[in-house]
Amino acid sequence: MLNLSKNGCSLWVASSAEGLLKPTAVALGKFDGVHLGHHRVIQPILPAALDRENTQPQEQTYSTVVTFDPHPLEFFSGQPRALLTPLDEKVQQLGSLGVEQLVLLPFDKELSALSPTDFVDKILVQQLQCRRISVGQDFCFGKQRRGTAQDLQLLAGKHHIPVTIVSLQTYTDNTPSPETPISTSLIRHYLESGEIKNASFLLGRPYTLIGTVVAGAKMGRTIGFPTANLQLPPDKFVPRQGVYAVRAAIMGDTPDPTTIHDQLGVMNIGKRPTVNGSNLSVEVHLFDWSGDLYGRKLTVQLVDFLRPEQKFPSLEHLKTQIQLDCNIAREVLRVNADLS
Ligand SMILES: Cc1cc2nc3c(=O)[nH]c(=O)nc-3n(C[C@H](O)[C@H](O)[C@H](O)COP(=O)(O)O)c2cc1C
Ligand SMILES: Nc1ncnc2c1ncn2[C@@H]1O[C@H](COP(=O)(O)OP(=O)(O)O)[C@@H](O)[C@H]1O
Repeated sequence: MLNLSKNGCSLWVASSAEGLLKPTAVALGKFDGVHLGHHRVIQPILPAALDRENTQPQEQTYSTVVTFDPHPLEFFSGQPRALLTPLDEKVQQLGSLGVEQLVLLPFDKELSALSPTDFVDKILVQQLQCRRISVGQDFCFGKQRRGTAQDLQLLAGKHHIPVTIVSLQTYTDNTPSPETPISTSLIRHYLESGEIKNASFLLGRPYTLIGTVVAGAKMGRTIGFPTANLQLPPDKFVPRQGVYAVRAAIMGDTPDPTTIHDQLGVMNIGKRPTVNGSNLSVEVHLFDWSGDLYGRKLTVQLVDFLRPEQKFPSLEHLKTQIQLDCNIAREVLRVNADLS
């Protein structure tokens, strides 16, 4: 059981039946990315929505997101799955929406074998004392994903628990294609192909990398572009390799508790072929900034993709290109700030 407090919002994170805040109003799903479609599923369980709906004074419920850990696809494939929002980031995003509790159901053989009826009776009714449920239209649950959102409505109805089924939120891009449902996989696709603005639009915020600054080869400073090398959570989904225009915040830490917001910069994600690098690195050069960032936490928002990484014939050529990248990034960031 963890009680995490992030960004001034406190969110209770429970991974066992003890100590749950009950009774609950529950949104069920995987919620990787906490994107705009997810917001719509979560909205009906928030206190403000419940207050609006009830004319009579009601028993207080805790707005609770119930999800699975590990991700079911990871459990069934045995392969680690990269996530748009690893746990810390998910907690932060859910907290900022007003969710009070996150319950991580351990997704194991036992849970995956529960019938839809047992899932409702044992988990939602007995353990969570659920009073209201919200799910997306495509929600499936129970053994072999046999239970649908409509089954959930029937089964929960037997316990007089109302279920809101939220239709999939769609969006229209600039192509003549029909409306596309917003989904985690669509956002992953956009991030993989460097279509950062589309990804941000569907997330309702910029895609963000949060990491601790670690030492690199200490070569950046020798070419006039020191770069803070970020160590990301191992399960963080890394977007297309290449150069980006970014906004960053240097998170406060002891002994320096101040958070420095809105630093502009450029980021490179790649293997640095020019210097015969081998491992993937994520490194940020901040404009008009100097100081020591080792050990500090950086939050980096991707604003736009600029170009793929290249192997240059010399460090001098690389230096010239990075200067050009900085000029382009400044312009991209300026236009972007004007638009927002
Ligand atoms: C904006 C930017 C663009 C970069 N582009 C490339 C590139 O195209 N090819 C490459 O080999 N390295 C590229 N790099 C990475 C540099 O090789 C790296 O920053 C340099 O080797 C310093 O590494 P260090 O932080 O480990 O000292 C880029 C870095 C930045 C900040
Ligand atoms: N403008 C800046 N942007 C990024 N890092 C900076 C900047 N100015 C100073 N630094 C510091 O320099 C370090 C990067 O210098 P660099 O020579 O690239 O070393 P390393 O290879 O260890 O990353 C950063 O981790 C940070 O502590």
